[in-house]
Amino acid sequence: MTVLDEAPGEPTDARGRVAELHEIRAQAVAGPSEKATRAQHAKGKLTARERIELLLDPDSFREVEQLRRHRATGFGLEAKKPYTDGVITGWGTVEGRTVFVYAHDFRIFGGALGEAHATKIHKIMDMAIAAGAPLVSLNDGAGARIQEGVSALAGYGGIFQRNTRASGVIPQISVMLGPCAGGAAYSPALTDFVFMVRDTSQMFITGPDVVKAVTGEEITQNGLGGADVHAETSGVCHFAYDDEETCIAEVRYLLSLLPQNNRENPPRAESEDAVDRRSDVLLDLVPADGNRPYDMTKVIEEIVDDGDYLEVHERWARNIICALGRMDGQVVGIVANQPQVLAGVLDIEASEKAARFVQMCDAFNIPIVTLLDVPGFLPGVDQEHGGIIRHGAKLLYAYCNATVPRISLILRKAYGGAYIVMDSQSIGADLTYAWPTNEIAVMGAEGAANVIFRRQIAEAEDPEAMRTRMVKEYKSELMHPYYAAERGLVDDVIDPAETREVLIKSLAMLQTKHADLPSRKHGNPPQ
Ligand SMILES: CC(=O)SCCNC(=O)CCNC(=O)[C@H](O)C(C)(C)COP(=O)(O)OP(=O)(O)OC[C@H]1O[C@@H](n2cnc3c(N)ncnc32)[C@H](O)[C@@H]1OP(=O)(O)O
Repeated sequence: MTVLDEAPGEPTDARGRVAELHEIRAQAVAGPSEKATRAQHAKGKLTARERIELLLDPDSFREVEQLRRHRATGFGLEAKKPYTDGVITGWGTVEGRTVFVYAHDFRIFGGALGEAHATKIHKIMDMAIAAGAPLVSLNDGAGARIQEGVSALAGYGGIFQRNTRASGVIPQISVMLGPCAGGAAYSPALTDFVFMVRDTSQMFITGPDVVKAVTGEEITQNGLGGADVHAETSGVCHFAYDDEETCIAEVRYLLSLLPQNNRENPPRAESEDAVDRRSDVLLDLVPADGNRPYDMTKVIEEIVDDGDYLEVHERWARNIICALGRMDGQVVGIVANQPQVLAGVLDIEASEKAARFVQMCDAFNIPIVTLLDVPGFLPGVDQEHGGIIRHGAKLLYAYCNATVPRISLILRKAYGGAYIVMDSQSIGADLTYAWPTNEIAVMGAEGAANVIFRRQIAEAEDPEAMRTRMVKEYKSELMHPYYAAERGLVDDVIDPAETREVLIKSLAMLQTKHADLPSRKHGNPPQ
């Protein structure tokens, strides 16, 4: 037995009992051993308590079930019953607002989840849901505690069920700070945002050893499920940072942009950035020639307050941008095509990324501003066989279902299905605007002329001259900026320099928007 596992003594009076309480608490807070703490630090990782301290406002943490211990037997567990059972749970504040937290203590059973450990997490999740406050998990655990068998597995089931029940009710943020296998990877996948730290955190269903045994593939832990893999390739994580301090600071920033729950609006901030600040620079940033690339993040920077925004999934599906920022202090979600990556086309991953973001904004009362410059969906066998139809439908479904204020702005081109999907008026955008450089059409002029004037071009004495003439004709007939405005399909054609002011005034008008969906258990979105 270690000192941690000794039964309480028999103090003779109340003072003695209080002293004993402080002693027990001190043991619980200290954790298993100095050696274990040094080992954690040597891996470039903080302890669970150090992480909680970074996350919450100073002195705001209130711990729950600090003195919990497991009651499992077998495999020597009777002799090893540390306080906390390897997870620290409680609540505190971030910028004065309540946040619930649980943090695995890797020093105890590698942070692995047993029955007592799991029920502590269940309790704190229930409290977060009841209080209507965000839940942040600081994950550094080896998955199900092997010695506790099915009890550990059932513990995960209880977490997954609560993750799902809490989805769209309170913001759930998972911060991955160590090797997280099996169940420890699935719970984060059910939450709204996943943060990772390079080199020290990994997520996988089965580790490299199992992969090698089953498929013969050899790969390192980081190669299989490190931060870069999940930030760039799989899309499992939304944010990746070099160190825990920066990562946890960014969690605080994200929380400042989210409401406490689905019945509240995100917190408004005071903004010194003038509503009517003109953006003449936008005319230079966006080339009139629809085929020339530019960086859409510069446009976002120009129109949001103080150029400040948080990109979600920054390095995955980079042909679309999803970002949270503020306009006149009000939080907005921005979805924008990125013409400098794959010309800003919509493909499978871009559709999935934007669909989840639109859903998140809608769940948490965040108005959506969509900036379009999209040549269409990406054609190709890979895309078709990969199910672009159902993945693209996810984005369509998410927009069609969203009842938050929705404003779209067409900067340059918006062709075909991609135009409809990217929050066109016909699928329920509250306001749609276009710059005078816009081209809205079923497809680009060259492609269109080749289809509808095929015969004339083929039969002409000079087919190339005929093609050029027909392209020009199509452009002047259909692809001028006012074609959509004349039909009421955009609400206004605006001077790009006035974009910020127009968007902010529209958002202000829509602040009191209320829309109900038909009564139903839930929809059946494409998967
Ligand atoms: C539904 C599910 O969750 S299924 C998934 C079940 N979990 C797993 O298969 C993961 C098994 N564990 C591992 O692969 C590795 O321990 C890793 C990758 C998580 C961490 O590796 P390392 O950083 O090298 O740490 P290490 O293996 O030394 O583990 C640290 C301690 O945690 C213990 N531990 C690790 N995983 C578990 C576990 N799942 N259950 C109980 N104890 C565990 C180790 O025995 C070790 O204990 P000790 O300090 O008393 O020796």
